[in-house]
Amino acid sequence: MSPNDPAPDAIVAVRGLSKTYKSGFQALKRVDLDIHRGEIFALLGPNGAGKTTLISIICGIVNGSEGTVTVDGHDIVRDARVARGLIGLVPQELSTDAFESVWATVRFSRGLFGKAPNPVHLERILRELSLWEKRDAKIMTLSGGMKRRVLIAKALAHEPRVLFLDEPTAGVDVELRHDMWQMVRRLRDAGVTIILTTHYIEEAEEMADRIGVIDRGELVIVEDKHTLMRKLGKKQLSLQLQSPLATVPAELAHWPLELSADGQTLTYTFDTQGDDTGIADLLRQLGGMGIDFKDLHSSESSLEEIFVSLLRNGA
Ligand SMILES: Nc1ncnc2c1ncn2[C@@H]1O[C@H](COP(=O)(O)OP(=O)(O)OP(=O)(O)O)[C@@H](O)[C@H]1O
Repeated sequence: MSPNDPAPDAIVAVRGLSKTYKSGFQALKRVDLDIHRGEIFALLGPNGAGKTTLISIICGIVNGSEGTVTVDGHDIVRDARVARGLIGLVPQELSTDAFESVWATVRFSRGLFGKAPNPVHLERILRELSLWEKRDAKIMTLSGGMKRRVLIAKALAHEPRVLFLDEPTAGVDVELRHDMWQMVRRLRDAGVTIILTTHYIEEAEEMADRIGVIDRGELVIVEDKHTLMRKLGKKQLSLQLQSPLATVPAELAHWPLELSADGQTLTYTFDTQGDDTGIADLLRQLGGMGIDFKDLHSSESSLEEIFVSLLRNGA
């Protein structure tokens, strides 16, 4: 197998994908990415990084300039109809259908893919999304949250195998956000592969199996979420001192220690990857110097801290 072949469990395979817009702006630079069957993959990146461009190309809305994309083995250009039929896309905003009823809109979306009508399937989706009572309501009369739910129902109407969610919870309230997370998990359990873009690190931390970070058109890292947090994360040990210190004593200068402004807390930062954390040595030395502590606790860096430091290092 050559490095260019998709991994055996890849449902989406992106190879050498670049995009230069007519303006001359290069939004994607040689992106290689495999999305595994059945996973939840979160694509993170700052504004303008290229997330929407990447999704739009995979979904056949925007043409790539170079490279290839296959969906379940079907090339998105040569075999566009089949590839597109396997995909559901939940865009950021609802742009049409204001005068249609929820039911008519969702039925129409299914028909677009040449699928036979299936009222039972559509009813199940609408019930799951708490839209069943609203099935006869015109879209324009719905709240923002309900419109979001309609977008998801439309994307699921033709029973896609891969679901893209572009910023699914931007601007939605906490309740809808949790409903969406639950629904995404249910879909994944039913075998649908999920790819979401998000600005909310919390969302990726909560939901994703794997995480890709894109910055200025380049895929900076793709990693299992837990591996990413273990590899790049740091741990901190905070010691609440018995008596405050004015400064970190010179004998301790070689330790990565920080003293809080009130002199009460000493914080030691260490790599989670190292074999030896150094904690035992540090505590022994503190004991030898008569620096006692009344309490200690440890914490791990969040995905957000890891993300910020990744982008900073890449700058
Ligand atoms: N049609 C276009 N013509 C020219 N440049 C474009 C076009 N569409 C997007 N861009 C540029 O390409 C870059 C990537 O845009 P894209 O929408 O993919 O980013 P994004 O990561 O989705 O950002 P956001 O998080 O803000 O949605 C941006 O600098 C944007 O201005």
